[in-house]
Amino acid sequence: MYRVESSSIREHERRIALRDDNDKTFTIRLHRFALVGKGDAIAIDPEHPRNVFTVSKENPEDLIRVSPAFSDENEARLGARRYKLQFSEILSREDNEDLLYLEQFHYKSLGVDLDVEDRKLSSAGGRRAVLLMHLIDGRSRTPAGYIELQMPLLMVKPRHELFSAGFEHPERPIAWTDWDQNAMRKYVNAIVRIARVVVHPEYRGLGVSRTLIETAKRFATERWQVGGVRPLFMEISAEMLNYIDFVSRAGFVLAGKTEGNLTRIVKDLVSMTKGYEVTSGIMSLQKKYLTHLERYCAETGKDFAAVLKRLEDVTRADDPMSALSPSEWLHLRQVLRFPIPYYIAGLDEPTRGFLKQHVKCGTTPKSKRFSPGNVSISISGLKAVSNYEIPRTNNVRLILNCFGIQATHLNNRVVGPLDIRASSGNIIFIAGASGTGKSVLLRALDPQQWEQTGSLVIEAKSRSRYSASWLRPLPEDIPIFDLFAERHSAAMALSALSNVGLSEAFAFIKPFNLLSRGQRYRAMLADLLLRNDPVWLIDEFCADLDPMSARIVAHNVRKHVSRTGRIAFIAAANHGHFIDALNPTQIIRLRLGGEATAMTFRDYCDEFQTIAS
Ligand SMILES: Nc1ncnc2c1ncn2[C@@H]1O[C@H](COP(=O)(O)OP(=O)(O)OP(=O)(O)O)[C@@H](O)[C@H]1O
Repeated sequence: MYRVESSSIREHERRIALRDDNDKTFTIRLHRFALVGKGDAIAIDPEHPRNVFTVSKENPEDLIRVSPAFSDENEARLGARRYKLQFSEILSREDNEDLLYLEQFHYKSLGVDLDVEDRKLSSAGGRRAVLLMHLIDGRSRTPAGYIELQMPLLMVKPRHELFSAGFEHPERPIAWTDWDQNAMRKYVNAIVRIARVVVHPEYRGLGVSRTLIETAKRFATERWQVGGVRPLFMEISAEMLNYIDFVSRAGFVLAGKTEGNLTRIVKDLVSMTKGYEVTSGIMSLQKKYLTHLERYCAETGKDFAAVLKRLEDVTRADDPMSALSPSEWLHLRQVLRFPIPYYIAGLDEPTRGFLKQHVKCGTTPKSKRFSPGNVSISISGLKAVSNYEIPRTNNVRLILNCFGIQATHLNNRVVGPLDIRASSGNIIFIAGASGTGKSVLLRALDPQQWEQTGSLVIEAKSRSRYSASWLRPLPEDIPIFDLFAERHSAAMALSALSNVGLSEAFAFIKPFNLLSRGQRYRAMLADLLLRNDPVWLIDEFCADLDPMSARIVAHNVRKHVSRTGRIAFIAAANHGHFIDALNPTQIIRLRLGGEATAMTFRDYCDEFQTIAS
């Protein structure tokens, strides 16, 4: 057995200096985030020195593997396609670069991103573990996300309240009757915290954050240790969990909200200015807040006492966030910490049982969901005829003469006659080459167009009444998140935007006219998801999107239509890359001249493959 004397990181490697029983020292190299700290007992397999373990403090027979590093595989499914997901610790220079690349997609709101001071202060060595996720698509291997584990903070209110119930592990020497300072210091290492969950924006909406969290749970159970103690609980708290619950499907339960600092920030700042000891919280963090406020006063010429008074009023308001003016928010948000949801999971049976018995909250209350009830459509003999008077310009006459056309009117059938029946939760996909009448059929399905006269005449023998809606442009100058959150709620806005694969914070805060075409399309789709219309008419489906985004959007639209019981008529000329993810109930295939064939998706696939082969 060896003791760890010291460790240092160089790029993707960690060098560990070990001392043996005869006081001899030597160095081994491990991967960058190898969970080894000063003072740890280490065992190395003499026959296979690559096998490195730390030794459990509770049971010397229990060896906790460090090397070879952790790796795992899983898959993500989109329609008929499966993508392999590979998880690993940081093993190479490329992995390190992938991590740096992915770090740019982390927003503070996605995880509790502690300040550097916090990291240093969160007990011995601030241990971290990072699991990278790569997505394999054919021959390409792309960095798709990562999850970071850290040591927990000592004091977290909801955990404190929960653990006050007392706990006794049936097999391990971990038990407390009261979660007091003593128990806290002794057993805090039995908790591991998810500090970040980062998914590349292109792969959001694919449901991979759950897979990341489940993998992290396996990793923590097999490999995490601090001071030779394996964890029993895993926790996460994040602002985003207020709006999107991405953890309960991975076995986490909501145990309450963190305290934030609203109730004590002013008191602490006053104490600091008077040179008193601050009673709670992390000292250097308070110093940072004080420096920040002093700078704010210097820059704006405001009086410090007046700013403190204003801060006091704000923190006492019913909704402190809205009480701040935009400029105050810009400066003071760095000083104020709002309560955020705290979720916890058990890593073995006894701890899961404990949480089942003692957790009161459970999950985030579900936000209001759209539910149109039952809707059905029945149309027989639907027909669209183009009726167009031919102008007699010289050039048109040239064409008429060349092609021997005698008519004065173009009176041709574009689509139909066609019978259409559809009920709640179904997608009817309209396929066909360019110019075969896909858009015209969608128009013919819109009851608002039935009465209109013009160059397109829509007729039917009989049709049921319903109301239908289209994608429509959004106001040009309002950040799209503002628009959706004001009309609905922040939670619903975030959920709709992530359903359409638009999960980039920078896109949320831009107005419609600054978005790319594909982003605009997805924003309009999110708008449709949020509106209350029972029947959708969607043209040029995902035409501006890359194949992967189109598949994610198709997959989520399918889920949404089934869940909310809408009917969606969706048209696209190019659909080979997403049609299986959309999984339509029926396909109407159009041919030039008005011919329309309705078939099941399965029959269409068979025919499609025959054509393709
Ligand atoms: N308002 C209209 N009046 C008369 N004819 C029309 C009208 N709108 C479309 N058409 C005609 O109907 C035919 C089908 O057009 P439509 O736009 O439905 O094709 P599409 O299948 O959606 O093609 P694409 O994939 O290229 O978008 C075309 O010949 C077009 O000129």
